[in-house]
Amino acid sequence: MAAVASATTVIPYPAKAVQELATNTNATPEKYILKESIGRIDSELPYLDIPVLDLSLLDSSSPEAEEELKRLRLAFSSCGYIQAINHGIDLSFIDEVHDVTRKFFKLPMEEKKKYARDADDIDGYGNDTVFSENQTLDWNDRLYLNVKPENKRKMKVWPENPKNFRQVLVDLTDKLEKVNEILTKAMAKSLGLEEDSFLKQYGENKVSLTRFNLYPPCPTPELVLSAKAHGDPSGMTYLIPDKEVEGLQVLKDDQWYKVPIVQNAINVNVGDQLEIMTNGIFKSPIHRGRGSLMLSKYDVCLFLSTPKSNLRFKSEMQKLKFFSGIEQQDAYLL
Ligand SMILES: O=C(O)CCC(=O)C(=O)O
Ligand SMILES: [Fe+2]
Repeated sequence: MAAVASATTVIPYPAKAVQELATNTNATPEKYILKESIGRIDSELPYLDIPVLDLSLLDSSSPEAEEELKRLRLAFSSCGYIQAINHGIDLSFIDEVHDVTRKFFKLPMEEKKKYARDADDIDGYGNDTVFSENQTLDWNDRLYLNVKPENKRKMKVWPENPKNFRQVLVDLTDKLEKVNEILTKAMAKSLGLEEDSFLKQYGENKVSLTRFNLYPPCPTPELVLSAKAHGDPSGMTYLIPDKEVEGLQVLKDDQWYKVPIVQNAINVNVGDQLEIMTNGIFKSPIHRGRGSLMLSKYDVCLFLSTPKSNLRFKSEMQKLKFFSGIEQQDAYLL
């Protein structure tokens, strides 16, 4: 989640990486256990039938393109998600993204901590951003890196190990920006708007933030969230999912669903900014993560946003109206 701290006091983030907790204990520390009001996190949920969209069809004028645009509009105005295939990114490059992510998190702890984020900052290696003393923490370690605008890059927290890490990050950003261009143009066309209606909102100073995630195995996955329920504050969010380990869940019509892994697909969801720009026609879905008992999950999220501050939900309550039965401290507003 791209955190924008609303708290005025900075509470230091947990001293230990979740990775360390996962190897050193059999029990989950209290801070990570969900409040009773949330209940148990079911793994036996139904799968959400997320449309698989062929992006190579979208920018032609064929009858298939028309059909695909209709499916795109339907998907983003109902569940807010698509699984994008034929997105133009080589699968060997996606493998490289997975490879650098795993290699980074497998570095010795002392080396990873060289890239630790400052307590009042989001860029760098760390874990949950703590907004309040009694917040339930996410079972997750992450590396957040601002890539655009370039003057926001904090090079001291950009890993140099593995050697190709930085290059892969810059290339991933370029490639997903191209996917974003195709998609946001198609989204505008699907609503009968000029195709650059949304794209031009991103402008010269578009914001690109990447989050590399490790979700270590969790002793009590039914009592812990690896990502709190939240909507993304981005324009659009692109997730390169783990190839095997599931965990992402989406709220639709007050029911939680599992997001299936579709091989070679990039998981795309609408963020709050696009929901606002479309007056709510496209939906920024509420989603959360469930941990796995035995397996580590690795994935990479890229948030593409406009710097326009008016395109943000203004208060927690505005966003929380979308939640049902979720206490404020266990929901995450960004
Ligand atoms: O890593 C995931 O599966 C989801 C993470 C997420 O939703 C986020 O970072 O906003
Ligand atoms: Fe998210």
